[in-house]
Amino acid sequence: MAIHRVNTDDYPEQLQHKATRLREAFSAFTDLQPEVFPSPPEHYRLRAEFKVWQEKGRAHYAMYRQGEYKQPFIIDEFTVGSELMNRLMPQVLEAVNDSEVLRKRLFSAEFLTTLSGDALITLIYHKQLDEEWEAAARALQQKIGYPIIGRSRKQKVVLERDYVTERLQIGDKTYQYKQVEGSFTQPNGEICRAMIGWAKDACRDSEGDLLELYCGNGNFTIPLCEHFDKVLATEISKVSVNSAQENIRANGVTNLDIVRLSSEEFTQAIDKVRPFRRLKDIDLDSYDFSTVLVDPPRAGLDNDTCAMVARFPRILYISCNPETQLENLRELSKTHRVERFALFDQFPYTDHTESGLLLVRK
Ligand SMILES: C[S@@+](CC[C@H](N)C(=O)[O-])C[C@H]1O[C@@H](n2cnc3c(N)ncnc32)[C@H](O)[C@@H]1O
Repeated sequence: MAIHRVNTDDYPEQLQHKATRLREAFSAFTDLQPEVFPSPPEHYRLRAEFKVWQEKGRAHYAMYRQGEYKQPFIIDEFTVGSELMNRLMPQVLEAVNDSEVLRKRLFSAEFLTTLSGDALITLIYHKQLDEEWEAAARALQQKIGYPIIGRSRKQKVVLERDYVTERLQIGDKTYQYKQVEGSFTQPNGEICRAMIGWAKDACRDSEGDLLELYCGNGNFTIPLCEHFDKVLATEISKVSVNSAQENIRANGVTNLDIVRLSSEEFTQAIDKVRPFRRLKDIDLDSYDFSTVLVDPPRAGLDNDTCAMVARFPRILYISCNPETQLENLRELSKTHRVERFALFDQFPYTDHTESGLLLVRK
């Protein structure tokens, strides 16, 4: 048995190393020191996925150590997970071990929590889920006070709801988000708040309109709307676009349109390579874009999107992979200079870094 515990004493030093590495990596393009946003040293992860290890008729949470994928190690506590997650983990495990139908063939458990105190638990099985499972899962749901989802091959059983509601305070405002199970959400809640705050600050004196690619559920989009006349945001995932539409309504935003388009498709649309029915209600020529915000997946911007983005006066580029951001910066630096540079410690105690750049046309 083990506790997945991090050594918080090392945190400031680890973060300092990360900042030095990031500054050195970007030194060909900027002399700026990154603005560093530290994570809380513990209880910072809002979502986590555990393997369920079954031994002698009992289930345990387990994880793999980086690079060791044969034998997972069993954990009793996960101190990087949110406090709510840590409160729910033993309650769920106890209920699973008390119920043969909940325990049998369970192989994974996912926890999604929010800073504002909502949670959802997904139990994933190697068996079809029947009425008996459903009754047991309902009893568990009742006991812990949070919704349960059951999943197995080609099956998703939603007993109450498949989303959580997050409320993020940024400055003097609170924004509300629907976050659907399985879709992208920022893993570190406090870092998410820091990133939104930084992006708002970078846009505070903006004029004209904003384009956002890879907008997810509107995480950045909704708080940024007040800094622009009009906002157009695009995203590839249908689930995220649907959440974003609901988040527009929930936050009373009136100057934002969200369209389901990949960045590649949007690039074709703005260059009038081909028309898109999904843009039939949008007049792209009516926008006066001053700024583009991109927060792409680890692969960064494809070449065409990078070239399209280079046409904007201001580029706000958030990245979970500084290597691909740097590759894109090689191109973007031909037309833009780095005005602001930030490190958001989304993933403490790992080699992963989240970085932010504000690029301004030379
Ligand atoms: C790092 S997440 C950022 C989401 C959002 N900015 C947020 O803070 O929650 C990247 C997003 O890009 C979307 N995505 C992935 N590939 C894409 C593509 N080719 N075009 C547009 N969106 C894409 C994903 O669905 C995901 O929502």
